[in-house]
Amino acid sequence: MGYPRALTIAGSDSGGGAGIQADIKTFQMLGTYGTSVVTALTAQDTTGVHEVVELSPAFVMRQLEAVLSDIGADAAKTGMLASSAIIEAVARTLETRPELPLVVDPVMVAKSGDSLLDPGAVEALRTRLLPRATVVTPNVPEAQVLTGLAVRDVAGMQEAARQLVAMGARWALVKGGHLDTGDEVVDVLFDGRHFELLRHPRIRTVHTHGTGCTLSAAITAFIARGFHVDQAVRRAQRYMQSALEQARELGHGRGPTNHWAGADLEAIRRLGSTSGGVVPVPEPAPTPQPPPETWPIGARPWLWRAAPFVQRIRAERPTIHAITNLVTIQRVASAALAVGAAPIMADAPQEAETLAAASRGLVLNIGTPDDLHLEAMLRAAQAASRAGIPIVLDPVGVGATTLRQQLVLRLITTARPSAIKANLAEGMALWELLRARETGQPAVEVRQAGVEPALLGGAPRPSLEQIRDVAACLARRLECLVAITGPVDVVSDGARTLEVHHGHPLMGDITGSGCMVTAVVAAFLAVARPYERLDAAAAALAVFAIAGQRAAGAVAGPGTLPAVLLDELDALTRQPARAFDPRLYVITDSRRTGVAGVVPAVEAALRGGSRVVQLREKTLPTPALLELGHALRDVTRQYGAVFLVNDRIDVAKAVQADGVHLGTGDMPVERARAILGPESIIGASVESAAEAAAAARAGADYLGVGPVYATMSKEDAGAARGIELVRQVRKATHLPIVAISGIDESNAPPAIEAGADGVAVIAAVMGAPDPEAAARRLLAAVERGLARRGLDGHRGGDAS
Ligand SMILES: Cc1ncc(COP(=O)(O)OP(=O)(O)O)c(N)n1
Ligand SMILES: Cc1ncsc1CCOP(=O)(O)O
Ligand SMILES: [Mg+2]
Repeated sequence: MGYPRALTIAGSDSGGGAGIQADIKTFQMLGTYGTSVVTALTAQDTTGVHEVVELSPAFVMRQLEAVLSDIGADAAKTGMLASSAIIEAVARTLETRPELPLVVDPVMVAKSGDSLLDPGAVEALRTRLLPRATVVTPNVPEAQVLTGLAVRDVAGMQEAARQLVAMGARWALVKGGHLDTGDEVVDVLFDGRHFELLRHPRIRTVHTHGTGCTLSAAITAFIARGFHVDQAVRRAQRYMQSALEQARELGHGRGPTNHWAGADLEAIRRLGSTSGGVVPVPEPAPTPQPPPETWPIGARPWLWRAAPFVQRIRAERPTIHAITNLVTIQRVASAALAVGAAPIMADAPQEAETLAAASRGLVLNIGTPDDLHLEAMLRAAQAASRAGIPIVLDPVGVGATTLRQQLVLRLITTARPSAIKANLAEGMALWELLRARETGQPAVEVRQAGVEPALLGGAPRPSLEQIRDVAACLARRLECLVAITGPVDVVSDGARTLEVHHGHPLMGDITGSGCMVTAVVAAFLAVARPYERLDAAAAALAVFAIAGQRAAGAVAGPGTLPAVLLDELDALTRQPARAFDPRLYVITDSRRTGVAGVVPAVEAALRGGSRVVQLREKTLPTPALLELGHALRDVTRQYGAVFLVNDRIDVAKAVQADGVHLGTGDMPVERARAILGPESIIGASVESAAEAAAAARAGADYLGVGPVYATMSKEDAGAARGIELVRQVRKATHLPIVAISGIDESNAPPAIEAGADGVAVIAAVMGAPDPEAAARRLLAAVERGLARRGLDGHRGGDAS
């Protein structure tokens, strides 16, 4: 339950590098649940295929029916199909599932040269499977066999792709690795109308066993996770590139690619330790998401957002290796320490690799460059890259000298940073540097006075929109997060761009605040799963900015600011705000449970995973409401859940609830805020995009969006508006939204896919015979919706 499901129909490779084994490893790595239908068994290793035993077509069919009828699949692929009878069996069974996306990897010959498809079966592949294919992924020899063309160059590949689509495949990806195109490989992707030439560097390795299987499995996994085919292909290619780059010695022949590529190796290691760990999901490339995300209202949403990371930093105390400048080294160490990380400041080249590889995050700050720093940084960066440890690069004063430019260029070409944190002048200088390198033109000078931003000739400061563009373009170009700090901090992964509108001008009057925030970003990235990295970086910037804002408000001047800033960082992260996890929001109804049944039912829902509870009792007298409120406050605290009261600000205050939920007929949000103060959570009901925008302006912290489906639980609920309402509201706001009204486990996923962050329910949990099981099932349904929406933080709303 809750996983995107990917199915492979292929042959077994006893050597584990190709076939079913490669597919399952890839599926697992890329965040999908893998199932398999075996067509043939091969006695195989890295030197070749020694024997093949085909399974009967009837048994292939039996496996396929078993998997599809029980587990189901969100996407499937075919690999070695061995014979026309097996192709026929597979094609016939798949006819009953026309909606299932199918990637056809037309496996014919192994890398060792051994045949994996009966020559007579090519026609069956062409006529029975190609018309059913969502994507067909031949290499050049396979494309030649399928089309009868002699493919000698990219134009030939394009012609082959055209014919494959004419044979019925929806897309064709013709892979150009076999052609001699020098240091670059060109693949052709064709959708029947447009060609895309996908270019990537040729990786010179003998360890290419299973590349076709792995690539097609990766495409299948991304399609299963809901990515559009061309997005899936690009992401799969990145994974494939890393798997080739990181391949290691194995066996005596052509070894396998490294299916762990991109994995959070630290997390895998932790899985074997007594402290447990997390399941790694490799970093997906971002999908274009133009509108910037802004959380303009107060610090609370950011503190909730930061809470999971802060909790992990305090629990795991990640070691951060920092090679930083001589000016601010102590402040950098103190900042990392203040948020709960364990800094190690070491810049001797001789120990750089060992320390970097043993850390959870690496800070590279080029503020005072010399030969020793330079060598240490390069060594540490390469060791961290190899071990998959996040690197945060602070290109201090990169516009100022050629030495700094060369150093940054070497760092970003030899090791891939996870994030770059720059001030505006540094961001712009970096942009110019890359542009100049690519076009061969001299860089426009972006002068920097010392390391402070001072744009050429007193040019006006770029607009926020331009800064966002610089961050997003740099992030795309460098394939890493780019944060540009200033009065508004902007951070982008190239697709999503977030802004932090906190901070204080006094922070500009102390030296090293930028270096400190880089260390804080590294601490957050150290505990973030790869797909959470943008959120983690933004949360780090926000925590730092909020601490700065609070500290600056409390000091007489810049002299004491650093000390108070550390106190604030410590305080903000030592007792982190409770995370507002809106995935399953449960609302009480004593008409369904009886008054005595409310608390047990809520506790069951909490055991089932709910982390927000609302006391909503329209008919109970106030004394009974207070009594229930006290009991619910206690039980929700035990589970670390948020407790809110519907309508009644007085009751919320009296029972020390975390906040209230208000509708249009209730106390206006601004007035409630004035009464409850800045730290209370105030939710607002909205029925349109305009109401959502107004509620956000008024200071709401989250929105209840409905009625989505018909309900029996609220007499005065209007007509159901469907998930289109959620979609519209999602476009209008970045506040967390919960979909409400008539939600159950069957209709929750589409509401989530439309952009809701969670669901608010009465009947589905409080009316269920077993509220704990019901909550668990509903949460799984929400997770399914979130998984389909993509694990990279895509927030839904726009269907593309
Ligand atoms: C999470 C959530 N969303 C919407 C509502 C409805 O609030 P309101 O419109 O004020 O209606 P009543 O619940 O007061 O009848 C809600 N309670 N919770
Ligand atoms: C409180 C509320 N506000 C809009 S619909 C609704 C009731 C939701 O209850 P159910 O989940 O049983 O449909
Ligand atoms: Mg109300």
